[in-house]
Amino acid sequence: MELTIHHLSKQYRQITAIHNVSLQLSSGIYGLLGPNGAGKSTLIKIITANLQATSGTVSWNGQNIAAMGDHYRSLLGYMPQQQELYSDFTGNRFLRYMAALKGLEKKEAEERIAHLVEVVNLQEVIHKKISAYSGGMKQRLLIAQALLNDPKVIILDEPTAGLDPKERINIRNFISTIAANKIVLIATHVVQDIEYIAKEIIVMKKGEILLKGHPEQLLSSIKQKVALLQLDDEQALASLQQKLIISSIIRDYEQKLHVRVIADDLANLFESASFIEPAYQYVQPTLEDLYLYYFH
Ligand SMILES: Nc1ncnc2c1ncn2[C@@H]1O[C@H](COP(=O)(O)OP(=O)(O)OP(=O)(O)O)[C@@H](O)[C@H]1O
Repeated sequence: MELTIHHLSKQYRQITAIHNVSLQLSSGIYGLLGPNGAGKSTLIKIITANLQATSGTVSWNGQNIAAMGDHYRSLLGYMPQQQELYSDFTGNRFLRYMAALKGLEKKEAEERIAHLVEVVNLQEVIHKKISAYSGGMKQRLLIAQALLNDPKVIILDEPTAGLDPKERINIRNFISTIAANKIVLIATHVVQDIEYIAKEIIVMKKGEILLKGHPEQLLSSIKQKVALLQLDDEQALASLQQKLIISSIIRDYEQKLHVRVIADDLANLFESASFIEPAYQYVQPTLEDLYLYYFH
């Protein structure tokens, strides 16, 4: 099972949204990270055959998807970004409608819907109108529609947009449970969505792939760049603010500041600074640190 993206580019008049992107995806969860405008949605629209590339190809097990037509669509489950839902429909009616669009037979659709409603834990509200759903329920319903055809490739664009932290964790855990023997690609700018579940993280910047690898592999690239400083007052903090990336600030009960910072060469920075070197220790970087390092 392999989805291969080969030298893909997309030009919108003057804007190069994707530039020469190549990727090989096999079964497992991939996190596609990048700030707004990095090209994630454009890449996803091309992979899901909703947009034509200017150049390059996408292949499924060696076959160009452009030549596969409906067969490729039948392998695909796609949850687009911030989709408007039919708020007057019940969840059940929405799923039946989507199943019909996907060409499922009535009986097959009913069985599949009954199964998925349980999987996404919407049993209690499935006969209620979507307008009464919480944000998390709506997202789970959208994920359920993406799974109706039991797809091999699941593409989720910002699956946790607008959710509170608890719902976010639920969705993340849920995605993890459905990923066996499937290719799952999750586009997000929320690092925590993919931090613990992705086998590989792809970081995009300005239409290109900036980094790609297993989370631990990526984190090793910023080892010895993340530290916890202890500062006595705000003034010391202000003098540092220009010189390094501040990831978090915590004030302890003695009013001391514990500041998590990211910098290329901390020791050298303090040596050349005009202030007294604060106490600090290097700490294990997180994906959020990595993201800040590249996109602060
Ligand atoms: N239909 C379009 N016409 C012209 N330019 C577009 C179009 N769609 C996207 N772009 C541009 O292409 C670039 C990549 O956009 P894209 O939506 O793929 O980024 P993204 O990483 O998905 O961002 P977001 O997280 O905001 O969705 C941006 O500069 C965007 O303005």
